[in-house]
Amino acid sequence: MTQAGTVRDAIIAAGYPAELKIIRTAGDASAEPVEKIGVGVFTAAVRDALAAKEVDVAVHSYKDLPTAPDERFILAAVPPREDPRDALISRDSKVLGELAPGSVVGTSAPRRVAQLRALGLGLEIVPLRGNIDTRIGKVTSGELDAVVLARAGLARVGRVEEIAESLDPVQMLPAPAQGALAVECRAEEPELAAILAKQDDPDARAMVNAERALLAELEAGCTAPVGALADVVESLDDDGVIHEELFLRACAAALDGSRVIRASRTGRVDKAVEIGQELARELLDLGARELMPANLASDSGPPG
Ligand SMILES: NCc1[nH]cc(CCC(=O)O)c1CC(=O)O
Repeated sequence: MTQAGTVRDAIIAAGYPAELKIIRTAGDASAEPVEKIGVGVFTAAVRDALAAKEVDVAVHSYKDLPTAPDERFILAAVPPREDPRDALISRDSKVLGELAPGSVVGTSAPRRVAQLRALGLGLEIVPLRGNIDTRIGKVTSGELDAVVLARAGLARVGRVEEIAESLDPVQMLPAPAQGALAVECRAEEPELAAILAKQDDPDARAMVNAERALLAELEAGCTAPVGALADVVESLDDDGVIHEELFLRACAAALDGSRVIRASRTGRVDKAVEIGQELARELLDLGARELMPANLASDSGPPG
């Protein structure tokens, strides 16, 4: 609701009327693991409402969108991205390295589970779903020693001061497109798309394009143990001229944390998709396919 509100506010600021319409999704209604509910748990109902003209604009957390393109819609804007890192919220604000072996940490994303286990801290990882209040509440109540969740969600609702540690991507690579929004409208409404395009951040779009191209090339979905993070950085070329470059890091992990395959690649910002695809092939060459359980690696077909 908060993130859709920021898009509504920007439309109003651009001189057009706008109001929020809340669409309840399968992901909101169920506490089951996301990989059990199926593809598009947080986005399908919103897209259906857009296609049915119940709404004119859809705002998604970009990482929740299936990688397959949907011809019914235009991705009109990727607004400036929030900090994409994962965050630790813990009792007594302990940082990850201060958690004693056996500490109980809640998180459901296989990507987070795998990377936490790979740290070898002896943490006990337990499944956790629900909105921010539900998840943080389990730390406050003492049921869990800590939870790991996206920093972006906390930033949007003004709760970053509760974070004990924003996890370094060296330890915990975020999900592809974490912290980014996707603003869609119907394909047959290019005038509306042009208005929404004022909210687009080309760097954020390039980062997300690279990360999502990697995910698609791995044929993995948002529930696969895959992390990816792109950044647009300044670099000096041989003639001493500063130019922008896209730097993409990624990992594929075994769910039990026994292995994490990491690789990175740098290239031109306008080659974001190619960089993502190439890095995916490198991960596959390094053995990524074997690491990913078949039922988690698929973005199509029935959830398993
Ligand atoms: N899977 C649900 C989901 N989708 C987007 C976010 C966080 C906000 C974002 O990435 O923009 C979350 C919750 C979480 O991962 O803690």
